[in-house]
Order: sequence, then C-alpha cells, then structure tokens
Amino acid sequence: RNDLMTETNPNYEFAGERYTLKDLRDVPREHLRLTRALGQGAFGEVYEGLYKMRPGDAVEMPVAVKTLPELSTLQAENDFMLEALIMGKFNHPNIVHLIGVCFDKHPRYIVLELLSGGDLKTFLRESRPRNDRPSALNMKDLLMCCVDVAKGCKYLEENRFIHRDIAARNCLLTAKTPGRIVKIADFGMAREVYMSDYYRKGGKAMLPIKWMPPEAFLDGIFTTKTDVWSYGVLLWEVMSLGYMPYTGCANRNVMSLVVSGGRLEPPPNCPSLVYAIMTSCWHPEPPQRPDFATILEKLAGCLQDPETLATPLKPMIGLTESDADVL
Ligand SMILES: C[C@@H](Oc1cc(-c2cccc(S(C)(=O)=O)c2)cnc1N)c1cc(F)ccc1N1NC=CN1
Repeated sequence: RNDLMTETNPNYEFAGERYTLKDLRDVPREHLRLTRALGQGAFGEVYEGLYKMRPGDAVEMPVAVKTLPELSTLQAENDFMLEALIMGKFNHPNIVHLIGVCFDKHPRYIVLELLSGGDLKTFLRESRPRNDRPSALNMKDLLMCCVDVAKGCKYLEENRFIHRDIAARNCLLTAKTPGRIVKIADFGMAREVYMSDYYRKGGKAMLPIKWMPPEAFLDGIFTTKTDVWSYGVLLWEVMSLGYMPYTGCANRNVMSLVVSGGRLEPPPNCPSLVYAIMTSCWHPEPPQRPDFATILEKLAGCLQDPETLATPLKPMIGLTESDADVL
C-alpha cells in the first residue's frame, strides 16, 4: 500500500527509494508519431509509433504508446501515472523498458519500447502444429520463453515487488523468430495495490482468478509466492501452447476446485520434469512454493535433459480450439 499517493503528486517507493513524476523522462509530443492501433489497453487505445530521439535525427525508434483518454477520472489519471512510475524504476532485460511519458496535456501518453513479436499467448496459439505445418517451435523454444519470464520474476522478487498478474497475456516477445526474448510488459494489477483498496474496481470479475492461489482470492493475501503460483499457470499456458487454463471451467468452479486440492492436468506431451515445476508452484502452503532462483535451477535441469528436449509438441485434443480457448 502506498498511502502517500495524493491526487496530484504520487510518490512511489521502489527498492528502498522514493520517486515522483519528475524522475520520468519527458518525451516531447512533437517527436512522436502514432502510426497504427495495436489494440485496446486497460485505459485506452495502444498504438505503434515512431519516436525521433533527437530532433535532427533521421532515424526514428519504433515505440508502443499507451494512451489515457481525455475524459478520464482523477483515479484513472493516478493509476496511469503510477503505472509509468512503476515501469520507470525497473531496469532488467526481461522487463519492458519505459522510454518516457507525455503528461503535459491530454491525451497523456506512456511511451514503451516496441516488442514486435506481440504477446506470448497469441504467439503460442499461432505456433500450434497444424496439419500443413508441424509446430514452428520445439521444447527448447518453449523452455527458453519460460526461463526469460522467470528471470524477470526473479528481478521483481529480489526487489520485493509483487506483480499480481503474471500471465502469458502480459508478456511480450522481441520477435517471433529464433533469438526471441520474452519480457514482462504489463503492470496493471501491481498498480492496483498502490491505490486505496476502497477504490478497487468492481467485484471478483476484475481479478485473474485462474492465475491466483487460494490465499489470494480467499483472503486477499498477496506475496511473492502469489507470483510463483501464477508463474506455474504461465508454465502450463506455455506447455499447452496458449490454452485457457481449467478449460471449460468458470471462475467460481476453479476457486472451489483449487481450494479442495484440484490442480491443472499436465498438457499433452508435457515432460514430467516440467510438470513437476508447475505442481511445486501450486503448493497449498505459500512458503512451501519455490522461489524464482530455484525455479530457474529446475528449468536449467530441464534444458540439460535430452529426454525432455526430445519431447515433441502436440496440441490439446478434445474440445475444439475455439471452445476450449474461450471457456
Ligand atoms: C501496452 C502494450 O505494449 C506493447 C504491445 C506490443 C504489441 C502488441 C500486439 C501486437 C504487436 S505487433 C506490432 O507485433 O503486431 C505489438 C508491442 N510492444 C509493446 N510495448 C501491451 C503490453 C502487454 F504486456 C500486453 C499487451 C499489450 N497490448 N496492448 C494493446 C495490444 N497489445
């Protein structure tokens, strides 16, 4: 909780230091050119754009621009600023880089590095083996994606930062081709905790129940072990090539299932070494869950196990893709 938030001058504590908006680089609006819409973000439209770093420059840097609509509540303004402050303090290869902000007038912009591989969930779904094309990915590709996200999570853990929404939809790739790097790129839920709880929007519907451990959705307890549980679900998302977890199950059923000890089944062809990591992340007792350093060691073990690496990828069977994925 950060009760130091005031309407106009949010302070933000990270890694033992306090920051305010003045710490964020100001991007002159006239050096920014929005080229096309990428999709709807939590606040407003997100655009792809080009940023001329220095006025005389011929070269322009591709960027992603989050926009805050003109007609926004003060609450939304604060949330938006805080998200920029949160991202502005991170410095890690597996966390999206904040380039700067345009907060001088409306519409306000948050300018991020553009990761042109798009989001991890979409990438996984697009990479499923099709009859005309065996999967473009192999087990090593999948494990490398998981390693990247775990490295980002380890950095957050070391800085005692709880993300609260680790999921494939919130991760982006630098490219779809080999050599791709995965980065944690959305901090919307983390922002929530810094706003007074009574502002929390709506009911349970706002919470990513399928990625949350019991102590979080029952008692609102969030620790770094919350992110470990979510990371286990992300592992399942990756190994299933982007399926919706608990296929066909509604949120309230997932809650009772998980509370009574039910867990996600191993995706088809999921190596037992990898499934063992997932289940360790889903231990009912938070302290019994591994930390991200341990998870990285276990993933390194998988990457050195010939049998694991040789496992072919196979899509889920049963429900057709469209049903399975939406429910
Ligand atoms: C805010 C936005 O940030 C970005 C999106 C894309 C990006 C997103 C989708 C497709 C492509 S692209 C140019 O490769 O087709 C690039 C590329 N770089 C970003 N920095 C984002 C961050 C996430 F963690 C998850 C989803 C999105 N969005 N927001 C709106 C759509 N996705």
